[in-house]
Amino acid sequence: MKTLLVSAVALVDVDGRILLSQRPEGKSMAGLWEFPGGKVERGETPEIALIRELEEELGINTWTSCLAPLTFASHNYGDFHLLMPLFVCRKWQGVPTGKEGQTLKWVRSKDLKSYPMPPADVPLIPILRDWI
Ligand SMILES: Nc1nc2c([nH]c(=O)n2[C@@H]2O[C@H](COP(=O)(O)OP(=O)(O)OP(=O)(O)O)[C@@H](O)[C@H]2O)c(=O)[nH]1
Repeated sequence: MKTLLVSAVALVDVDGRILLSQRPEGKSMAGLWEFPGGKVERGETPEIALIRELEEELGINTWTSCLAPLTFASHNYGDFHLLMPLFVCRKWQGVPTGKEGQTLKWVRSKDLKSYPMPPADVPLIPILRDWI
């Protein structure tokens, strides 16, 4: 089976809230809330892929030095196996905006469990909660 490498981030604001992005209609797992990020393309590091995705999806800029590795998800979706490093980022330039029509929401870590997320993300929630 194919292992898909996806890089994701918990953007944390000054109040300790985390940015979630809602998957738009028409995509797989539409309506679920996820961490910003996306597939790592050939020749990219996970950090570089994330910096690119954050610019494309949210219109913000950040740097490798501002991405701290926190944990990862490893989940079998049946048709592929997802391996998803999760970084934490507290410093970026610009105001996150849903550039691809996605709804964004800043969520307190204790409230994350109220937002339906893809199955791969569920084990990450208590880790984030303990860490933030
Ligand atoms: N960005 C992101 N992707 C996640 C998370 N959790 C999770 O299972 N994924 C999965 O990782 C893949 C990310 O792909 P992507 O963001 O580059 O592409 P996409 O949604 O347009 O792809 P798709 O429509 O082919 O599923 C998707 O299969 C997505 O469902 C998450 O928290 N953040």
